[in-house]
Amino acid sequence: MALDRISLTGFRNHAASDLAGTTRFNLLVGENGAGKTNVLEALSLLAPGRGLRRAALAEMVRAGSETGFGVGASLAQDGEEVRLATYSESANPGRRRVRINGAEASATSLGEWLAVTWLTPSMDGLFTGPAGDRRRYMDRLALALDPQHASHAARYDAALRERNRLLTDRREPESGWLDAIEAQMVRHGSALMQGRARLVETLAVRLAEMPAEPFARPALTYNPGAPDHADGLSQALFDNRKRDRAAQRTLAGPHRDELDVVHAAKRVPAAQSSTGEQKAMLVAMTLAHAGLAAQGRAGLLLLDEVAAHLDPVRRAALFEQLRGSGAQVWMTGTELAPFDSIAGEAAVWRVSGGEVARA
Ligand SMILES: Nc1ncnc2c1ncn2[C@@H]1O[C@H](COP(=O)(O)OP(=O)(O)OP(=O)(O)O)[C@@H](O)[C@H]1O
Repeated sequence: MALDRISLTGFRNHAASDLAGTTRFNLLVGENGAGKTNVLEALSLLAPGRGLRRAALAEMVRAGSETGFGVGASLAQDGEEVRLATYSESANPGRRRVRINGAEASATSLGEWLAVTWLTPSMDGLFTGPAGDRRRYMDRLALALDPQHASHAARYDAALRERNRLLTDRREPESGWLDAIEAQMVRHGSALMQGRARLVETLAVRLAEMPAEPFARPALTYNPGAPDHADGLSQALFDNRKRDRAAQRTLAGPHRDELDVVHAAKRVPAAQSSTGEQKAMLVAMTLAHAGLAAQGRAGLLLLDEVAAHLDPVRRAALFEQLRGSGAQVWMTGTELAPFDSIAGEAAVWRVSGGEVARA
């Protein structure tokens, strides 16, 4: 189960790039700004969600292009070919369309075929940045396990905004109105929290099965920002009405959840670990998630500029883990040298000025 015959049309700096003859390991090599990450981003759109840059669709359309972008790939599965495609319409650039075997489909249904996991340099600050980044990270990973997760997150956020709006109103909000909004928050918020809890729990089990070294194995704990069951969350929202009105915002709920990450062997919070250790922990979490997500589906692992940031021992260990992962792997780099020990098993693609050629 792997993607092949990948095409990018009018996507970022790619006018028309075709990649055929892919293998388990695929290396995209080229100068800065060549368009390597753009290929990974295009592949990440073959899953539900906003892709690895979380960019607006209009931003992905090639500058100067009159039409929208298109990304297509074929997936060989049990001797059959499934054609996956996603595109933006020129008339309606904000709307993403999906076709599976030529028939119109929802973006969510892409998740039935493919499990996509990625690690990019923009995630380097995950442990030191704001808690909201870690909540988004949990949600993206949970989405790969449960396609409904994103809708719970979006609906909880919408209800939370509505409650906060009422709390800042000069007039005392009607309790019936608050009841209705809080019911929405409880319904979607408890599902959201359970999805996050399940994700962290299964990820922790998977991580425990991985060797502690040379990757700095992280220990993960999910810390809910309110009781994570419906009755408890409902009661907390009700009890906090007065306090929240004084604060002019909702102080407890899944929007205050935290993901705690600790370097397991050293018992040091990830935020206080070295840059290299943080990267190694992220790699371990990415690999663990790829293993979880792939169950029964084709796994696609996108690693942007990962090899160059690891020392040779960790790099060799990464390649060894990748060989055992079963996923199709795409890695980028400005040079081929860091990939020496895996290049013999890989398809190498030279990327330059938005064009891709098989080396
Ligand atoms: N909508 C767009 N239309 C045309 N070009 C775009 C568009 N969006 C981004 N680009 C261009 O794509 C290039 C960046 O490509 P990408 O991020 O894939 O580079 P890269 O090969 O991964 O480079 P690096 O090694 O520096 O990370 C930039 O030159 C950027 O200006």
